Amino acid sequence: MKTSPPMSPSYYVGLMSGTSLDGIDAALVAIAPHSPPELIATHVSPMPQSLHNLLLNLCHAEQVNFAELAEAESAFCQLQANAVKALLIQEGVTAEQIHAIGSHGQTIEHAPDGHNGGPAYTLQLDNPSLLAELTGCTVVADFRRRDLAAGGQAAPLAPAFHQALFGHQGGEQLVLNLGGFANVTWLPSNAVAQVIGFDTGPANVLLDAWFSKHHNGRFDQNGTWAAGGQIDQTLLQQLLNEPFFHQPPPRSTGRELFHLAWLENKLTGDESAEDVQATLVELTAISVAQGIQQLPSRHNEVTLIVCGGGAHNTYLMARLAVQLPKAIFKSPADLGWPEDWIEAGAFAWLAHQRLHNLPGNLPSVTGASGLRVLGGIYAP
Ligand SMILES: Nc1ncnc2c1ncn2[C@@H]1O[C@H](COP(=O)(O)OP(=O)(O)OP(=O)(O)O)[C@@H](O)[C@H]1O
Ligand SMILES: CC(=O)N[C@H]1[C@@H]2OC[C@@H](O2)[C@@H](O)[C@@H]1O[C@H](C)C(=O)O
Repeated sequence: MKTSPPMSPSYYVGLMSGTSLDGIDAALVAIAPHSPPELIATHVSPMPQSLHNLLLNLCHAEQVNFAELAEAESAFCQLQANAVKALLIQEGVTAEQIHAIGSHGQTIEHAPDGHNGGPAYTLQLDNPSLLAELTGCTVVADFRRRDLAAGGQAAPLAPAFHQALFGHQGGEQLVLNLGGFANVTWLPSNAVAQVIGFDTGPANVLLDAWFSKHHNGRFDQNGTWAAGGQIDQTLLQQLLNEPFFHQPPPRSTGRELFHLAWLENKLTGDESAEDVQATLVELTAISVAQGIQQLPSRHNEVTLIVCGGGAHNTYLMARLAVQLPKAIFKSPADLGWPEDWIEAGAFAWLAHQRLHNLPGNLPSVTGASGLRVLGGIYAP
């Protein structure tokens, strides 16, 4: 985009750093009345290893060191600001032309049902005040807690965006996100039925953790290592016994439940590392398929729009095809949104919803007691 954008549509930047801790995704999105949001440009600022480690430690910390928390927050915010600046320079856009940045922040802990009888909470590390100062843009942040306050799970939020993006096409649609965790969205074919969406369980979070324990590198490129292993049926059954997989929606999950120690507690020690990786892929494929089978779609004969980094994992996609033999897989790129950009786009759209005092949640998905306007506004 080399020329100044016209007055309408309006332009938003969505910032997402998911549970995989791989980087900050920044998406420039155009939103015009009565048409689906349009992806204009993208930029990724990879997460430096030092920040990755700092955030990962916080996610699993027994006790919080506030100096460490502040260090992580500041470094995270600087990375976000650099991502925004790089995106705007790349596209020849000024900060004044951006209506708002929608910042998800970094999820540190997610306990929508509370802990040991305590209050429900979801914690995203974020500093929208600093981000507004560093970028000169209005920032919208803290999207999840209003839904939680209204009794919802605060996640997944993307289904409302999936509806805004793909709902106009007509017909029943299924969207699958294979991020650190996997979530599905069912968009009904008629306007009377309600959207359904929920987390199905872990995806890349366990694949990445097990891979990086055994290799130098963050993930199993194309699932090649997993493809060389054998599925361990005994271990698979053990993993599938986890009550989360049998919980009815609304449900959401995170690193608090599914992490390396959760897996290691279920190993005998005799398994080969490759077989464990193959079994983790199967766990993802089966838990996604079981989730989809709970939906009111016509016996899996449905088009499945697959997004998130896991869409690039060839072996995982092959196992999904085995578990869902009647599904037709489709890339959101065919609809103008590459698979890696749906979530960042969602937070641009949520910022737009906030500025227009429009709801961002779907109570049929999160279980909140009603529609809510999500997020707080931080002026530049
Ligand atoms: N070529 C590839 N082969 C295998 N896995 C891949 C490939 N490319 C990306 N991935 C996986 O995708 C992950 C990143 O996915 P994504 O960016 O969707 O995660 P995320 O933003 O943390 O998601 P969420 O917030 O939904 O949990 C990587 O950590 C890796 O596991
Ligand atoms: C608490 C939290 O950050 N959850 C993430 C995570 O990553 C995928 C899945 O678990 C989903 O519930 C959510 O992210 C997306 C953006 C969502 O809210 O739809």
